[in-house]
Amino acid sequence: MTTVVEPVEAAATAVRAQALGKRYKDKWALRDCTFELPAGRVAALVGANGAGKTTLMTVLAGLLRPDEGAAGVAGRVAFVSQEKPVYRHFTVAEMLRMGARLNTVWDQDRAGRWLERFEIPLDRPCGRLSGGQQAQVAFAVAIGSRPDVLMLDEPLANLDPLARREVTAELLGEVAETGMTVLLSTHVVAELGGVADHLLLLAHGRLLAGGDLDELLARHVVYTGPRSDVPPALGKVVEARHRGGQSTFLVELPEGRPRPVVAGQWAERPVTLEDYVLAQLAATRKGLKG
Ligand SMILES: Nc1ncnc2c1ncn2[C@@H]1O[C@H](COP(=O)(O)OP(=O)(O)OP(=O)(O)O)[C@@H](O)[C@H]1O
Repeated sequence: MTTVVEPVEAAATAVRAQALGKRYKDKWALRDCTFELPAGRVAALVGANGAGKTTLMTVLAGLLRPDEGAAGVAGRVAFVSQEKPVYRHFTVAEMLRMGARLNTVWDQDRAGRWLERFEIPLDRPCGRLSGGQQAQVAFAVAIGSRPDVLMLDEPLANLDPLARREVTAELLGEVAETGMTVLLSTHVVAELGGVADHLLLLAHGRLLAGGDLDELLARHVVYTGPRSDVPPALGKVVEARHRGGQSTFLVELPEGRPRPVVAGQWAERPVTLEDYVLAQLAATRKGLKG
């Protein structure tokens, strides 16, 4: 079995994983992970703590060798790890100079604009910046390298709510302008609505769901109605909650059948990304899956 990270040939596919597996000693952190991420997408990589998100990104970035399967990325990759690596004694300007030296392609204006946008002082040593500001420096260096695929591990973790919104908006702007593909891992799912258009959901090292987000959400529905053991229409129950006299079901609708119409005391509503991810995580935690 091939265990190399190699360039993807098809231009329409930015990232490809084929039966990818990685273990630490005898424990598999990632197993049988197969997916294709089309170019120009913003993909959210979600999963519980320890699900394998960092491992997957590190393997895709070519920094860790897989033990099984193969991974490929089209073009140049920039990876910003969870630690947001910056040199404490370097000023922000020196970090940019280092970016210019280390990268074969470098766009100083692009990196500079990002820092200006977030009001990061260029003359300040990185060690005297806040955690969120250090993250912005790491993003600026990654953006300056003009990657085809930008991978960000927990990019929103250190940021205040406004900065989160601004970072996601700026990332979308970069995607629109450059056509790059973004893969970002996060626990802040609520703030990905309108940002991510693709989902990769990991549980216990395995890919539980993946694909176009709109298609995925359209295949699911939330029903609320009188207390019941079963939902009002056919489908796979992803999550069932019962409170007082009321039941709520998140259901995956059967493929190839017309969408059911529910009546009487039952109401239905569309599934949001947060509904979907929380229901899947709850199901895996209860040991129903994975
Ligand atoms: N260097 C390592 N040595 C041994 N086990 C490791 C190592 N790194 C990760 N693991 C294990 O591999 C599994 C996946 O870890 P990983 O860091 O990829 O998860 P994650 O989804 O990124 O988690 P989090 O959301 O907490 O950051 C976990 O069980 C973890 O304990």
